[in-house]
Order: sequence, then structure tokens, then C-alpha cells
Amino acid sequence: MSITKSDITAILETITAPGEGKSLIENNNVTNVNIFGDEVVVDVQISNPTLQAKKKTETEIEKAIVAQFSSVKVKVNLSVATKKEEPKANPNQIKGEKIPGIQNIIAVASGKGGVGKSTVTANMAVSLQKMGFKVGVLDADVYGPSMHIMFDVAKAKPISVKVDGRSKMKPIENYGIKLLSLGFFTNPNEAVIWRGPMASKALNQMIFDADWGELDFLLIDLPPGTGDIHLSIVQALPITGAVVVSTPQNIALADAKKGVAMFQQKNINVPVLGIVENMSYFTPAELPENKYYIFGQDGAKHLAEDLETAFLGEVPLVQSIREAGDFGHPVALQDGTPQELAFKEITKHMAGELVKRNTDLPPTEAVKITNMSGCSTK
Ligand SMILES: Nc1ncnc2c1ncn2[C@@H]1O[C@H](COP(=O)(O)OP(=O)(O)OP(=O)(O)O)[C@@H](O)[C@H]1O
Repeated sequence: MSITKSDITAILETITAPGEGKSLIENNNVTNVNIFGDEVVVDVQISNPTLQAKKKTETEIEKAIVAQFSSVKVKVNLSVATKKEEPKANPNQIKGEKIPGIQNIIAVASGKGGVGKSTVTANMAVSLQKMGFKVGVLDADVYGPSMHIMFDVAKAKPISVKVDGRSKMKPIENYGIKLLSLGFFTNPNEAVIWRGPMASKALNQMIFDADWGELDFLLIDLPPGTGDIHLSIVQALPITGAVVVSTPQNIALADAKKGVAMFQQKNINVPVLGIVENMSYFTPAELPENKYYIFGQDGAKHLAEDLETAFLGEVPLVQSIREAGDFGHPVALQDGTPQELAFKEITKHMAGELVKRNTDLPPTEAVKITNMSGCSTK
């Protein structure tokens, strides 16, 4: 039997927060709930520091969950708040400094490296551009920026322009998409180690001191993993939503879970728009009907169900996707191909999720994507 977060929340609603006279949910004691297969992890913060209160809360949570779902393992991460915590923020909140002219910032992340996060970012950007949106891409992959290669502008150097009397960095443009990448500022033959503060400073400049102009979407290609650099980016920016990319392989899915959990943490609280499964199956060009599930089948789909987030779609493992990336001409530029269609469907689905997420936002922050016909909002 599959358990959902709503099941767990309903159970936690029946448990009283120590000394508060309200339920753990009503009193905002529960900071996160995650379900990993048969393991339920509940993060809870209480204000009563006594050992007795801590033990009682832990035991009550475990007992109540196991009473309804006898086969699950329950882990309670309990902490004591030094002062009364603020109520849980609205998951649709806009954080960080608003960037004038930029309507939506989408972070593309993956737990594991090499799963195709940059490929998905580049092709999603192309699909959005083809749908008529103004799109920018920021390559924030401090470990190995590749977007400048994928957009065939590896040798370009951004110039400085004056905007309202201030010097700003002008993004490089190709295929109608504006791009800034850490790759523009490093020598391809040198290994550059972008340490946390240095990388944050460079990224801050590329975001706030750049002449992005009017954009409907700024896609940020994050580095793989869930480290400090991610925290500083996602906390400093008003990120509208995040997309997590994974292959169907267990080892990648485990890391993707961490990626989703990172965005859902209370101090980050960025809505996850959904999960994209890349390299879902291999199809040889000469046998297009044949599908070989090299990395397993439907893993990311099941993960999305478990984490109660949208499954945005799948991308097959196809030689032409790799070639197009290496060649600097993203595959979504090739009209009418199955690959173009796959990325278009994923992008439409992502935009649909974005519309849903933005429903509660104030008008100035809301997405201007009303002109997109056929966009999936189911
Ligand atoms: N669906 C696919 N079919 C074939 N090749 C793919 C596919 N997706 C990605 N690749 C190739 O796999 C390699 C890794 O992809 P990519 O650089 O997009 O991954 P990444 O997750 O961004 O990696 P990193 O961790 O280095 O940031 C690239 O050579 C890319 O062309």
C-alpha cells in the first residue's frame, strides 16, 4: 500500500504538541515529511526542551504512524527551537531580491552528476523560445559549465554595456536565447576551482549586474549535488520553481530525492515543479520501435509519485541528443523529430505546473504565459 504525505499529515494532526494545546500541524511543529519507499521521515521542532517532552513526541509520532501503516519504518528528527518559530511560509512565496524584467526563474537541478541536467536545460530553453517566450539561461555549474558549448558560443566573451549609467555584462545570444556561463570566464585548459564565496560572487554578478532585459524565463543550470553553493543560490534568488532531472537508475533516484528534499527544506522552500526522467530507454536509430530500459524502467515516475510532485516526462537515450549537444545545436532545434517533441511536451508540462504554482502569487510576480495554447495544467 502506498503512503502519501497527506496520510502522514492527517496522522500528525491527531498528535498534540507538548504544552501547546494544539496539534503538531496546527502549531507548525512539523518542518518536513518525506517518504522514501517504506521509510517515513518526519522533521519536527518543538519549543519544550525537556527530555520527557522530546521522548513523548517521538514515541507518539512513531506509534501513531505504525498503528496505521504497520510495515513502515519511522524516523523522527526532533529538534528544539530556541525561540518560537515563525509559522510555516507559503510554499509559493517569492524570496530574495526581485530581478527587474525577469518574470520566472526556474532552477534545474539533479542530485547525481552526468544525468543530463544541462541537456534538459538547454533543450527546455529552446522549446520555450520556440513557443514564443523570451528566454535566458544562466550556467551556474561551478564544477563543469557546459552551456556555452551546448549553445555553440564557447569562444565568446561577454562585453560590458552601459545601462542607465551603470556598467552591465551583456549576455551572449544564440538561437534567440541569452546566455551567461561561468565557462565564459575560465580557460578551457585550466581546472578552475570555484570556491563557495568566489562562485557566489561571480554568480551574483551574472544575475544582478547583467543586462538580461525582459525575460519570461531565466533557467538556471545548477551544479549537481546539494551543497553550499546550491544553498547560496536558492536562498539569494526569487526562484519561482525547480525542476529535478534524474535517470531511472536507483543510484540517481536516491540523489534526486535529496535534490527535491533540499528545495522543500523550510529555509529554502522553493516549489518543485516536477521531475524529468532522462535516458529513460535506449532506441537505436535503425530500430525506432525497440526500447531497451538500460537504467531500469519508470524509476523517476515512481519517485515523482512517492514525493507527490509532477512527473514532467521522459527523454530517451538517443545518439543524436548527445551529438547535438556536443555540436552546439540542441536537438530541440530540429523541427518534427521525436526528440524535439519529447522536450516540447516536458516544457509544456513544466509551464503548466508553473501556472498552477503561481496562482497565489501577486500579479507583478505572476507568469505571463497565458498566450501558451495547449499547455498542460492537469
Ligand atoms: N537523452 C540523452 N541521450 C543521449 N545522450 C545524452 C542524453 N542526455 C544527456 N546526454 C549526454 O550525456 C552527457 C552528460 O549530459 P549533461 O552534461 O547534460 O549532464 P549533466 O547532468 O548536466 O552533467 P554534469 O553533472 O556534468 O553537470 C553529455 O554528453 C550529453 O550529451
